[in-house]
Amino acid sequence: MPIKNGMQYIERINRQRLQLWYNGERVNGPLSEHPAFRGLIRTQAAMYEMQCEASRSEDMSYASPATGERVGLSFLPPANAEDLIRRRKMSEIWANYHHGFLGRSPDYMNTALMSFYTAATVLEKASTEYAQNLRNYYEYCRDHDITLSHAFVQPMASKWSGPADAEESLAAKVIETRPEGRVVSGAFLMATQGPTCEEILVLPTPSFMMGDGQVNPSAFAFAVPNDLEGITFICRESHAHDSSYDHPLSSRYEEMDTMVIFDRVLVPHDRVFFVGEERLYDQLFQEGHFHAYAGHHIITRYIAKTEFLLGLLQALAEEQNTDTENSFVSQIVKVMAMLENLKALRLAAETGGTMTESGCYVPALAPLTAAGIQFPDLHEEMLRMVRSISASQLIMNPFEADFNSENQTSLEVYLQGLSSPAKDRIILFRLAWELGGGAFGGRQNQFERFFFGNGKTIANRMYGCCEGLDEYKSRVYHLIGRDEQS
Ligand SMILES: Cc1cc2nc3c(=O)[nH]c(=O)nc-3n(C[C@H](O)[C@H](O)[C@H](O)COP(=O)(O)OP(=O)(O)OC[C@H]3O[C@@H](n4cnc5c(N)ncnc54)[C@H](O)[C@@H]3O)c2cc1C
Repeated sequence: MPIKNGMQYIERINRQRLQLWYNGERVNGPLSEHPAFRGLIRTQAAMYEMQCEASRSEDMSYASPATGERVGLSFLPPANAEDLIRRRKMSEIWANYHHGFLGRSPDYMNTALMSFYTAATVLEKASTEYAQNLRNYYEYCRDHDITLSHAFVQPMASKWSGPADAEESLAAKVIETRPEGRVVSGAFLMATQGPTCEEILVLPTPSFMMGDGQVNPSAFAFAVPNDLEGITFICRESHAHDSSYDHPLSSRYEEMDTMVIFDRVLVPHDRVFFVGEERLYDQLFQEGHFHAYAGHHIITRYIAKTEFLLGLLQALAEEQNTDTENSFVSQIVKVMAMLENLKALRLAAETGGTMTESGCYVPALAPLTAAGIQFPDLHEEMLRMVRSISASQLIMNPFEADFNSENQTSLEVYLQGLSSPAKDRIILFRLAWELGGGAFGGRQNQFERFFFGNGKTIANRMYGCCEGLDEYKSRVYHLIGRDEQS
C-alpha cells in the first residue's frame, strides 16, 4: 500500500472505535465531524493529499525498498547529506503549509520511528525478536503510511510512587506476560494528536532506575493501534473553532493533547520492542540519534514558524502605521537576525553531519540543540511583539457575523485601516489575538518550551554537545600561566 491521500486519512481516523472522552462524554461519532478535531483533520488531510500529487512525487516520496511503491520521504534513513536535505525539503513543504503550528505533523513521528529503526541492532543484545519487531513495525508504518502519536511522559503521581516493582507503584509497567503478549497498565500525561493518529508509540523514561541489571517492568517500548481494548484517551479543553474568519489559526491548526490511560492492555508480542532492560531506553535514543534527526525536523518547523510570525509582525505594524517607527524596526530586525541564525544552524547541522556505523548520515547535534535552546525565548518574544504592536486592537475585534448585521456600515467606517477595509483589517487582528492573547497561542507557547523535554534536560543536552569546552578553558589557563591545570 503506497502513501495515503487525504480521503484515506479521514476514512482511517473515522473507522477507529476509540475510547475517547471529551468534557465528560464519550465521543462516538466520526472524528472528522467533531468540532474539536475537524479543522485539524481537514488540514492534515490536505497535507496527505499534497504528497499524492504527481508533480510532488519526487519531492515528497520514494520507492519502498520492500514493495517498490511510493512511501513518505520522512521515513527515509538518510544514506548521505543529499538524502538528509531531501528529507528536509519534504518537511519544508508540509511546514510551510501549516506555518509551523503543527508540532506533531505526521513527519515528526515518521522521523522518530526512522531513527529508532536505524538503531534496531542495539535491541539484539536483549533479543533478536525485539530487534526484528522494531524493524517490522517501521516497515509496516512506512509501507502503510501509518499516522503515529507518542507517549513518553507520565503524570507526577506515577513518577513519584516508588520503585516500579513495588506493589503501590503507579508507574506505567508490564504487569503480566501471557502467551499472546504483555499486559500493560499505567497512564501517560500527554499524547498530542492521540485521537487524530492511528497508532501510538509508547516509550516512557522509567520513573525509577533499578540498576544492577535488574528487570525493570517500567522499562519498555511498544506500539499499538489506538483502539485496542483498554486504551482510553481523555482530552483537554479544545481551543478549536470553526470559522476561519473569526479564528484563522485554531480553525486549522489546533492539535488536541490527550491523557492516555492503559488499563490492562494486551500488547501482542510482535509489537513489543523491549521489556525490562533500562539501558536499552538510552541506547535506542543515543544510537538512533533521535535528538539529531528529530532536531533537524524541528528546526525546519521553527524556520517556517519564524517566517510566518515575521510576516505577521510586519503586516500588523503596517496596519498600525508604525512600520517605519524606530522602535518597531529595532525590534523586528532582531527577529530577522534570529531567522538568519536558525537558517545558519540548520546549514551547519546539514553540512557538519557524520556517518554512523549503520551507514546513515546524521546531522550535527550541537547546532540543532542550540536552536532548541534559543527558540522558546524567540517565540515568546515574537508573541510579546504581537501584543505590543496590536495594543487595544488585539482586543476589540468583532465577529464576521457583525459585518453582516445592521451594524455593518458603522463597523466599516470606524474600523477601517488607513488603506484597508475594516473586514480585512479585523481578520488580521483576530489572528493576532489567537496567537498573542488567546488559548491557542498560550498552548503554542507552552508547547514550544516543553515539547522536547523540560528546560533542565535541554540545557544538559547542550552542555554535553559542547565538544571544545576543555580546549577553550585551556586557552584561559594558558593566558594566566596555569598550563599545568588545563
Ligand atoms: C503542549 C505540550 C504537548 C506535549 N506533547 C507530548 C507528546 O505528544 N508526547 C509526550 O510524550 N510528551 C508530550 N509533552 C510532554 C513533554 O515532553 C514534557 O512536558 C516535558 O518532557 C517535561 O516533562 P514534565 O511536563 O513532566 O515536567 P517535568 O520534567 O516534571 O518538569 C517540571 C518543571 O521542573 C523543572 N525541573 C525538572 N527537573 C528538574 C531538576 N532536576 N532540576 C531543576 N528543575 C527541574 C523543569 O524545568 C520544569 O520547569 C507535551 C508537553 C506540552 C506542554
